[in-house]
Amino acid sequence: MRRSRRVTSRSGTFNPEDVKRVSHTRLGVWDLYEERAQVLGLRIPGTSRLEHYLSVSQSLPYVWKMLKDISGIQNCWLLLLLYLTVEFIKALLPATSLWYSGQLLGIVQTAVESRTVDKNFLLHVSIGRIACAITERLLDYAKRSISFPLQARLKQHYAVHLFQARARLDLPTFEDPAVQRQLEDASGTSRGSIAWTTFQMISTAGSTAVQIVSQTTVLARILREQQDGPLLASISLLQSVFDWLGGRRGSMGSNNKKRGLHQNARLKTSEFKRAAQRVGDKAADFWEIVREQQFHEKLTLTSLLKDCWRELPQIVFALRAVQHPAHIPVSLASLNLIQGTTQRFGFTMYRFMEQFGSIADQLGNVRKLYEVVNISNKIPDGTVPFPEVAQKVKTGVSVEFRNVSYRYPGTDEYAIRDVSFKVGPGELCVIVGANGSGKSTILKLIVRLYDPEEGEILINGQDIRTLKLADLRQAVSVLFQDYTHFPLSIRDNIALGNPSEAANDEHVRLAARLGGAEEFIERLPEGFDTYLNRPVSDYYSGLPEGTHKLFGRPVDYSAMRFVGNMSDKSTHGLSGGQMQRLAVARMFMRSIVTEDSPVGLLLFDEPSASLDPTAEHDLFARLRDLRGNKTMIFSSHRFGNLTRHADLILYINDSVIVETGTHNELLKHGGEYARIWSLQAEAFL
Ligand SMILES: Nc1ncnc2c1ncn2[C@@H]1O[C@H](COP(=O)(O)OP(=O)(O)OP(=O)(O)O)[C@@H](O)[C@H]1O
Repeated sequence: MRRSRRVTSRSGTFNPEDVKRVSHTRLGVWDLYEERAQVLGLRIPGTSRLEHYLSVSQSLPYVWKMLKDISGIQNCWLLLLLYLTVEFIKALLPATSLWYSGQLLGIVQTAVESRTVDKNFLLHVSIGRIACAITERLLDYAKRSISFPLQARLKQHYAVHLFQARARLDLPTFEDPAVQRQLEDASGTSRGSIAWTTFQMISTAGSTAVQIVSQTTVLARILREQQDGPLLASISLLQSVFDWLGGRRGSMGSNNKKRGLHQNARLKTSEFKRAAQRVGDKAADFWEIVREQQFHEKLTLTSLLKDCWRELPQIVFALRAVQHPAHIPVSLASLNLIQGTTQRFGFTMYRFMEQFGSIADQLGNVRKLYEVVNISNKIPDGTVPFPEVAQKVKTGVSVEFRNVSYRYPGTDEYAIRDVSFKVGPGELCVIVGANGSGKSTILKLIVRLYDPEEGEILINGQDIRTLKLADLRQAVSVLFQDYTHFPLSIRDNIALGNPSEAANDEHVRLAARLGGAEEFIERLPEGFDTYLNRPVSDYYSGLPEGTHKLFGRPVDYSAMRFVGNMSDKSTHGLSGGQMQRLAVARMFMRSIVTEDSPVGLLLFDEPSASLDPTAEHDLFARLRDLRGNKTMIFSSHRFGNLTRHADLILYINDSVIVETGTHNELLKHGGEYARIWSLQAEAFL
């Protein structure tokens, strides 16, 4: 039974087809979907701003948690304190230099009016002004020096946080595109981690506040004695505030919208030119079009009024000068100071907006960063410990499928349909069938990467959904087709099968021997210490191939590459078959080499796909020796080597099991298995 897609009002859900909640705009070749703001189920114009503030308030507990977490990181609080102290002192500097500027302009004005200069005061003020500039430079240096280790520690802390969040997800949840987007959002941007960007944003916001308060205070003190000073300063400051509010509106509107994009043009290369002419300017990149749209939105009556406001201080000054020619209510020096200060305000605010975009968005990102650890898994954990008696798994476990059917999420076709079979403890079962018939799916269901839609799977007579997931996976060892090798040494790659035995060289070698990998590993110059895809980059590889001279100088970096363990350009490449043997070795490391291994069931998904016939024969011979010790289930397209020795063969076709039995039984039956067997046998005759 498929669940229908419901339109919900739950926050965080988004259905682009819901016209009540989603508005659609065509932007060039793009479709822009935006969620309409809703309060009490009604569309009230202007409520989106309210929602922004509500979302900020919802994010605040997460921001507080983040700050607490950051201060808990080793030695981080000291760096934090230093950083904030430097930021605070830096924030006071503009006000200090403003004060000195005021004094300097005052000296100039006195010199013009009365032809006298207080030289000592001038010297004092000049030194102060220069000291401010030097201090600012030194504080910048200190701030950057502190920010490097601080940023690195935050990055490391949150890398672990995100790793744990990902690692606890089961496969169907992880594969869910919505979860993928959530994880992507929580990972931050190339400019830095969410935690670091938010911390910077908060400290810059604090610093901006300190700057505004301190500069306004100094300005007020300087202008106190001047009759029109406060009036002109207010007019100029209002200008900055308008600019800032205008900037904030634009930024919030553009950044916080949920967007679903569909690129409409799917073009064949041959038609590209004609189609490009047809779409014309509309074919621009999405952000280009958004920017263009925002640019046009900027020419408004308010923006024109703001420009007029900018001219107001000078006009007011000129009018007042005409009104009181004998004694102008504010000095020219002060007017200059007011305008300089407000310009700086404007710049500070603008930089703040530029750097951090919308505060609501950034705080929302912190929420996402913490919410990823709460994503609920689609495969619920069981409660029953397995096995009840550890000894029981040592000779294998029984596996039974009862009328199991399964469809992958988002598909209508059954991957397996009404599958039933039973494999006894210590038995060897081979599932054979064509590509896409459902073999791997059976193996994936046994380890509960997915749960069946119908039917049940039993291990030692117990429904696997009732068993503790960790226990179930402990008892099963799987070798899937798409195994991964890590950028580590061969030894480490094998030892990953059982990290607690990583230091046991004998076990690693035994696993390699059983996997058929020992011989080729020994032949490698660095043997078990050979690195697979060593994570190094060649600093000199930017030179075109065959470059021997550069600017008249001979170029040979081979010595450097040798030192960096890069004797040639590529790292040690292993063949597909050798990679597969390593994967088998890792599986044996986990399940076979230790006597008290808790693994009772081995699952192999095409373990010999890349092996040559001799290697395949040897591997299967070794596996047959294990018969009776572990239950083994294989998936394979090949008939022969293994099927002849199987206790049970399942021949699966088009998601349904069509024949079951031993090799001899199926040959006698003379069905599809017998037909394909004779086809493959003929090919080798
Ligand atoms: N993650 C997935 N999402 C959607 N459909 C899938 C997924 N994995 C497999 N399928 C589909 O399920 C069916 C069974 O796939 P399965 O991998 O079990 O086949 P198989 O017999 O193991 O094939 P092969 O021999 O090529 O490995 C196929 O039709 C396949 O396209």
